[in-house]
Amino acid sequence: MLPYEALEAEARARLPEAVFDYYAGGSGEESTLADNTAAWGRLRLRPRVLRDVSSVNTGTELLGARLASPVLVAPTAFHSLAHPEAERATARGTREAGSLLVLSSRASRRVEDVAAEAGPWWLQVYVFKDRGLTRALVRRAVAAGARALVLTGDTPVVGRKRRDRGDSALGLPEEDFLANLEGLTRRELAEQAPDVTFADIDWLRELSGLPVLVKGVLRADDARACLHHGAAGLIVSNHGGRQLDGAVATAEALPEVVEAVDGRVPVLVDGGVRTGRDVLRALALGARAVLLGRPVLWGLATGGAEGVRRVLDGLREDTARTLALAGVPDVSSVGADLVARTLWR
Ligand SMILES: Cc1cc2nc3c(=O)[nH]c(=O)nc-3n(C[C@H](O)[C@H](O)[C@H](O)COP(=O)(O)O)c2cc1C
Ligand SMILES: O=C(O)C(=O)c1ccccc1
Repeated sequence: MLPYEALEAEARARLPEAVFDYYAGGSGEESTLADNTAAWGRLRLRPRVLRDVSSVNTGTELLGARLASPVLVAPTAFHSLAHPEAERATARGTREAGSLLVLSSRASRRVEDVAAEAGPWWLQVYVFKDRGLTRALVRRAVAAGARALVLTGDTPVVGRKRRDRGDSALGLPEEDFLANLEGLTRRELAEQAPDVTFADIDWLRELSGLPVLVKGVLRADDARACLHHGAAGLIVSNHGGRQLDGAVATAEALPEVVEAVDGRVPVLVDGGVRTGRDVLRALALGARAVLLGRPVLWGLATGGAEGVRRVLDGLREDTARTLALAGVPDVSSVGADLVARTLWR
């Protein structure tokens, strides 16, 4: 079994079935979920030979943050389902690994408490129907030291997950659901705003004074519109196959977004990244960094902060070995030449 599959199996054995299925599952027929990993696997590599790789450096810099590797922690909801220390443990493990945490708007612990354990972190923003809820959360995140906002653009409504057993099966305490929704007493009041638009990029920029990245971009025209509204970065994502099923795999969408952005802001990508080879593939297609969703949840479920650190350190080491095997001494030397143009795919 691959290390990732072994880790997933261990998490599955530890978690209640409904929780595992909530984390692991995707929407619809789960075709996009399956395609994300498969699409990275289809890209064939073109290693360089006879390069000096006696010292390989995975370090990188992203919007002013120094990182041990080009791997960030993706925003995922409700970490208290995986571990009693919840997002506080995720924040600690992420900091210890020299990575950056993108904290979900649906976190199960208060942003102030998570920030106290975190290294560099960004807040993922859901715009709620009641924009006052979002405004209050953003203000608290700014006060607590968030360095950027990540506006999720692919969730005007929540995708139907085929493995969903209903809210009550998860056993999530009400206070965990409402951790960052000041003054709310009922979860039904925290609905996604179906009218979230590009104008909300401007709104969030002005409200926070922070750089705003947009997550969920899969098309060149949308990438250009985000830049027009002042986005400081883009994350190519299909929400780990949890929103529109049938949406294109992120490895396939990445090149057109990179081309449209033309180096003006960093482009990141997530979805199905599991190995150092996948990290190299993403960088070769023009991503500045990748984000990890489910693997971090499995690390948290199996080992708390230490488990999160192990997942991130493990992927950093695998990335370093992959770079050496590909004849690349550092992240900034990765180029499009590292992947084959596969005509037979
Ligand atoms: C259980 C779960 C919860 C998620 N919650 C959020 C969220 O609150 N906000 C968000 O922008 N994305 C959320 N995502 C999507 C992730 O940020 C990310 O796009 C995706 O998980 C990456 O794919 P991967 O899990 O294959 O690495 C969630 C994903 C999972 C699996
Ligand atoms: O589960 C998710 O992927 C997610 O982003 C979400 C959206 C709304 C409520 C809870 C989680």
